[in-house]
Amino acid sequence: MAPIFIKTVLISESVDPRCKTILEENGIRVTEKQNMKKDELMAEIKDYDGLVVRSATKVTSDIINAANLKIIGRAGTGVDNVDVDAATKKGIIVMNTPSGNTISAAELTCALLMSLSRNVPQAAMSMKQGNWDRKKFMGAELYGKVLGIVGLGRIGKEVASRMQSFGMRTIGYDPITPPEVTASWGVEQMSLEQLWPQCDYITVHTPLMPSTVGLLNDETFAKCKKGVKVVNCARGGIIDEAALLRALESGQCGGAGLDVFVEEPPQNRSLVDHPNVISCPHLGASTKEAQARCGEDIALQIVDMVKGKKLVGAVSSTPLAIASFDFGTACKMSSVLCQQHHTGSMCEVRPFYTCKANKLV
Ligand SMILES: NC(=O)C1=CN([C@@H]2O[C@H](COP(=O)(O)OP(=O)(O)OC[C@H]3O[C@@H](n4cnc5c(N)ncnc54)[C@H](O)[C@@H]3O)[C@@H](O)[C@H]2O)C=CC1
Ligand SMILES: O=C(O)C(=O)COP(=O)(O)O
Repeated sequence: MAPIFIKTVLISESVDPRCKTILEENGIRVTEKQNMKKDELMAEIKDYDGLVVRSATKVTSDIINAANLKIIGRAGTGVDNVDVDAATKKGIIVMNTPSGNTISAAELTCALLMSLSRNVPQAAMSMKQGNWDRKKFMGAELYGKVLGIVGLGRIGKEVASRMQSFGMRTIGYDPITPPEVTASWGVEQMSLEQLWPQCDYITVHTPLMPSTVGLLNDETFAKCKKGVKVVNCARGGIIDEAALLRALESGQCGGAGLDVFVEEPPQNRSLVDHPNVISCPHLGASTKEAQARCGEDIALQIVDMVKGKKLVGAVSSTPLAIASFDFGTACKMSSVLCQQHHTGSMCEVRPFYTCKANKLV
């Protein structure tokens, strides 16, 4: 693959310092500027070949069109904050580091499931207020309960194995990961229609896409067991927020653990303030380990591109590669989201229009 010349990179969020160090060691000038408003970013972005973001920077089409970027690097998994189609039309490569924060997101999901079953945050708050209320916080065991996992990719798989160790039965649904594969992880796959009424707990681990917006809505909540508890550590909106509030108020939903929101931070506080909701400010990837991996991976991936090294892509948004290609071929075919080969993980691939602007292929 022909090398891509990247001399300047803007890091617009708190990314592990290893990212800057690796880029600088490879002759790339790095500027770190956080908390920029949209106008400030629009003005600033003109001077850079590369942009490194996490989830808070909204890389919209007007920002992309105001820039002369060659690459947008997402130090993390979800690229729903990047207008990938607009980037692709300009021949800009969008890459993420999807495996770096898998374990951290899975562990937080498990923490929310455990907190929901035993009211840990509410009890801790009550203790701090000087109370000793043993009756109010009566819980229920996870042992023997049914956990529905919607989205059996990297994180869904790790959640399954951890919750199985608590004696939960794990069932799930994924349109791409084959049932025989998830069966080998101890997850029985079934249709969503079959899944909803069986679950005591439901956790969602899909990307945010048109087909996953509102996966849990008024209609699907009505199909669930009364008192079902739900966790969203994936993306705000996969569980419809208004429907969730209605289900919490009617008791159809017995509790929710939310790490993510449609709007972050949420301006509408009704979910966060609900007594049966426990929430976190999008902390799934916020561990030292995940940040170190994601910061390092994105820098190494950019350096590999600069050096024209072969990157491997896979025509799948799941951990299961249907086929893999060297980066140049993938660009010719359909790839814009690439994962560096040395991490051994797969990448997401989206329809690709042209990369000619960057002479990638
Ligand atoms: N809270 C946080 O800080 C973090 C959140 N995330 C989010 O977690 C989500 C999952 O990440 P990964 O497991 O790494 O992704 P992944 O790509 O490995 O897995 C996603 C799975 O969802 C499946 N899927 C797609 N459409 C579906 C549908 N309609 N119904 C059921 N399954 C469907 C895909 O086939 C795939 O197997 C993403 O939204 C990501 O952005 C990831 C890391 C940290
Ligand atoms: O990687 C992801 O998809 C995440 O949601 C993590 O987001 P963050 O990097 O913590 O802003």
